[in-house]
Amino acid sequence: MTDRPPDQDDQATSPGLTVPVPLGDRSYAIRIVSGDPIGFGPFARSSLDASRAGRGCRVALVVTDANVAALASRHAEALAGQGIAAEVAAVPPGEGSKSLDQAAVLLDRLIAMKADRHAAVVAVGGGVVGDLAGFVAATYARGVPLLMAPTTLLAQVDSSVGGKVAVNRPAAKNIVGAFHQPVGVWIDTDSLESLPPRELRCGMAEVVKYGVILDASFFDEVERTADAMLALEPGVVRRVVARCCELKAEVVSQDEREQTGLRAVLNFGHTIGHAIEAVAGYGGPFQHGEAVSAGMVAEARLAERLGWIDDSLADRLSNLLRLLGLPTSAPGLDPDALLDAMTLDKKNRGGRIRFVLPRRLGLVELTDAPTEADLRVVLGELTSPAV
Ligand SMILES: NC(=O)c1ccc[n+]([C@@H]2O[C@H](COP(=O)([O-])OP(=O)(O)OC[C@H]3O[C@@H](n4cnc5c(N)ncnc54)[C@H](O)[C@@H]3O)[C@@H](O)[C@H]2O)c1
Ligand SMILES: O=C(O)C(=O)C[C@@H](O)[C@H](O)[C@H](O)COP(=O)(O)O
Ligand SMILES: [Zn+2]
Repeated sequence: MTDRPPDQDDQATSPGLTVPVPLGDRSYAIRIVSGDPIGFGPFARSSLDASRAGRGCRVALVVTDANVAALASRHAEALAGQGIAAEVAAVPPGEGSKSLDQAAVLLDRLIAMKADRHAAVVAVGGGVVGDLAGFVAATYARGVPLLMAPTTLLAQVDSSVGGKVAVNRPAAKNIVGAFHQPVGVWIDTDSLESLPPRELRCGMAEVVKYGVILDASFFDEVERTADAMLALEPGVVRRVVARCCELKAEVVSQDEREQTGLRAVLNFGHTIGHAIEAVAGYGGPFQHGEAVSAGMVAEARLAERLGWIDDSLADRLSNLLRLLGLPTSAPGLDPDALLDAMTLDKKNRGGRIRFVLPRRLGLVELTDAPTEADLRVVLGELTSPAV
């Protein structure tokens, strides 16, 4: 799916890799480079021109957060070089900004700019900025073009791709949102150099997820290259980012709106993970990647209780996550509150909570088979005080 196999990327000649996301008239490219600060401008222009609404775009709102604002200003300059007048809006960093209040601030900014339907919203930041800016792009004037320039590992391997955009409500994660595909995704892995180590580890949780749900040999590779990833070896990072994007693009192109059950595989670890985030509080002790890490282990244990897998898979998963410095439990959280939060999961059907559980490494299935008793045992283990 890439223009070159990810392990043979042609940094010397025509730097970087391109992963296509085939979606008919909403198709777009994910461009993965390492250290190409001026490439964003031409990429933005050509991505906008390739989309019906973005053609001839002259105005943009660059959404970012205070930690990446300097980088976002460079993106605004690159847009100016393409004849696109860009204003920068920085929201406070953190999950708390994925709110209707922050969305309203950004929507009002677009109104103040007298932005029309061909104005672009450009997200420069992590998943919080991408989901929030995407929600604004999906709703302003019923939809304007969106460009993603993800700057965290998590956003580069997952949230910038696929068009899920949303804000949170206190009781439920991502409960107000839309499907709104970007017109292009620009990934410069050099932006990860300033990322705090904790945030890098959060991204690794979603990387590990791809191995469990879709690709056992990729899981092996992540085990082998964990240290190189944490050390940000550029070739390894580009290859891992490209493989994750390829896997996600393949799923999204077949089930864009999570209607057939296929896209739901990307939600492994998230039924419990999202409950952890809501119960612990957004911007609290669990970042999204950390909640997903603990959620994946708990959901693998749930599959074990159903007799779908033996304990070797959950043990191997848990060892890898620990090696990556990620949590595998959520001590002290209230199991009843977690159970209650799960009743609001978007995968639920007919009042039953549904989970994505492993059948084996590389294969998962959407199911409502776990009983409340199964779930209570697993939640008990998840929340029991650390020994
Ligand atoms: N839409 C999707 O498909 C999807 C997929 C996965 C996750 N998500 C969402 O993504 C969010 C989590 O994203 P995240 O982990 O990127 O968190 P984040 O956006 O909060 O970023 C983490 C922290 O890193 C900082 N940061 C970002 N880039 C930086 C850089 N280059 N250098 C230094 N600091 C930088 C941010 O300011 C923030 O403090 C959650 O809300 C989650 O629900 C969405
Ligand atoms: O893109 C998807 O589909 C995913 O499920 C990716 C997840 O990593 C991501 O956290 C997503 O935002 C969860 O979506 P939700 O529908 O469960 O809110
Ligand atoms: Zn996620």
